[in-house]
Amino acid sequence: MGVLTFSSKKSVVPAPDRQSSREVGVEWRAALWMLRHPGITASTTAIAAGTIELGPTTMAGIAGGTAVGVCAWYRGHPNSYDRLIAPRLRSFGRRWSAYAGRHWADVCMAVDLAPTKRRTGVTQIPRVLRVLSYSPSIDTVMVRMAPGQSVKVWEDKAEIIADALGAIRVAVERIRPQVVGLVIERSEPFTEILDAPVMPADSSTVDLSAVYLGEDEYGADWSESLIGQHWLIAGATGAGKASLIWAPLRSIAPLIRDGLVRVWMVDPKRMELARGRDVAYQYASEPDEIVRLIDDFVEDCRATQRRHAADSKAKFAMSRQTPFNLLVLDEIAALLSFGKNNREIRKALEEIGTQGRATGHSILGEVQEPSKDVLPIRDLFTVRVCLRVTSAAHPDMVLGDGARLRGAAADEIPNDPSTAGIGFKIRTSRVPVRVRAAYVDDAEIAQLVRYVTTGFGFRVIQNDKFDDLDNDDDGPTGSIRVVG
Ligand SMILES: Nc1ncnc2c1ncn2[C@@H]1O[C@H](COP(=O)(O)OP(=O)(O)OP(=O)(O)O)[C@@H](O)[C@H]1O
Repeated sequence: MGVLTFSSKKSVVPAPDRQSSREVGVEWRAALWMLRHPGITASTTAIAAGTIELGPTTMAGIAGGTAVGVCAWYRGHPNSYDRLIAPRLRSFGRRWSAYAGRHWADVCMAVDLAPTKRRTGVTQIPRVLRVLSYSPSIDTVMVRMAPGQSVKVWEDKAEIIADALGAIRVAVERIRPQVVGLVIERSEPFTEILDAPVMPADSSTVDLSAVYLGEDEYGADWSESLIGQHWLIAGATGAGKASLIWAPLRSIAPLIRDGLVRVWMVDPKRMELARGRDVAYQYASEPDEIVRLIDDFVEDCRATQRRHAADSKAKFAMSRQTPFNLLVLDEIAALLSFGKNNREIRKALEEIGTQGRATGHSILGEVQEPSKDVLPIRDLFTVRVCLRVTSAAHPDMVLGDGARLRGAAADEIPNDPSTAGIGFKIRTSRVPVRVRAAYVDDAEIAQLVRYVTTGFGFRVIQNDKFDDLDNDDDGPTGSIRVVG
């Protein structure tokens, strides 16, 4: 049996907790950097190898050809370029211009987020792991925090980080242990109020699959389809939700006037919709009236289903006999808190949500607080917009998980009238896009009401009937129109 012996000599190997005061050598750090940036390492190696193998002239030709190809794509197919190429190039450019090297180190030191190692005296700069620039105005930067830092420390410094980066505002989000996400809003694309949509003259010029609502951050028209879609608009009080009721109604005004679209209005707050209730086919504001209206809407949807079955029709086709029906709900949360009727209303909305696509029945619902009551039916809404909200949890509740981290920091929009109508919607591939709704004021709502109620309906009418409308660029044009 062996016997354990102990030597009294001092070991030359330092105890595991005793660390060297020297830093890792520069060549090892360079190797680590290359491993962490495989894309740059591989392309630099490929360019160097190509230049040696093929010669500088051939390599310059390949580089020139690639540049011409990218330019041709940029000019020839803006949609796919903006979706596939622009975010990648932008992310790469921002990564190495704004969030790297001396500049990034200076920012971290200026905001006191770069602690110094006591042992070596070396400053620890929080490492940028990834930069994503989905949109021209917002960057998302993933940062590995320095040892000992917490997300709270970064949150508390959000304002000075924004100042140091020259950004408008910064939102901070925890990604995983030790990694924090900074959503950096670099510029505000919307500095002006957008005019209310001009009401088209004629039903034939209105496209329900592209209803104009405002503009997106790229300066393009922001339109959404109503056909087969249900819209959810979330925003705190004063965020500008009303614009997203009146702007689409103005955009489709001739269809309402001509009986091709019926608007059913539910106004539990008795505020917003009352101003334009005369454009409604049905309007309700008292709890029992609201329940009846929603029942009627569901019944109308079922009746259309039965007619479709009888006629062996699978798809909805809009006509005066089978109009498109839009249920406008101001404040869904108020409806879902109607005591004993809560369950019935929820069931009715679920039925419309799932069946309405085929019958031409859609919902436009607004909500101030995307609370737990609203969440279960959130997925029924295929178009979702998040205007200014009051909690960092709300953008994800409305737009889907991870939306805030991808840039939809709607809780960071200041509570200021100059930002009303600004919010986010989700584009394809879960990327948020900043949008602004066109603003419709009281006079323009009154004008919509006059346009619809004094309009043609199913009559032969002369154009001078509209002379009293105070906006020359709306109103119908031809001399005599026969409708119905
Ligand atoms: N699209 C917009 N562009 C610019 N300003 C707007 C826009 N929409 C609204 N506003 C301004 O913001 C104010 C509040 O808007 P609005 O009444 O639509 O808010 P809201 O979200 O409906 O609030 P609430 O839930 O309290 O009814 C308006 O009186 C107007 O001054």
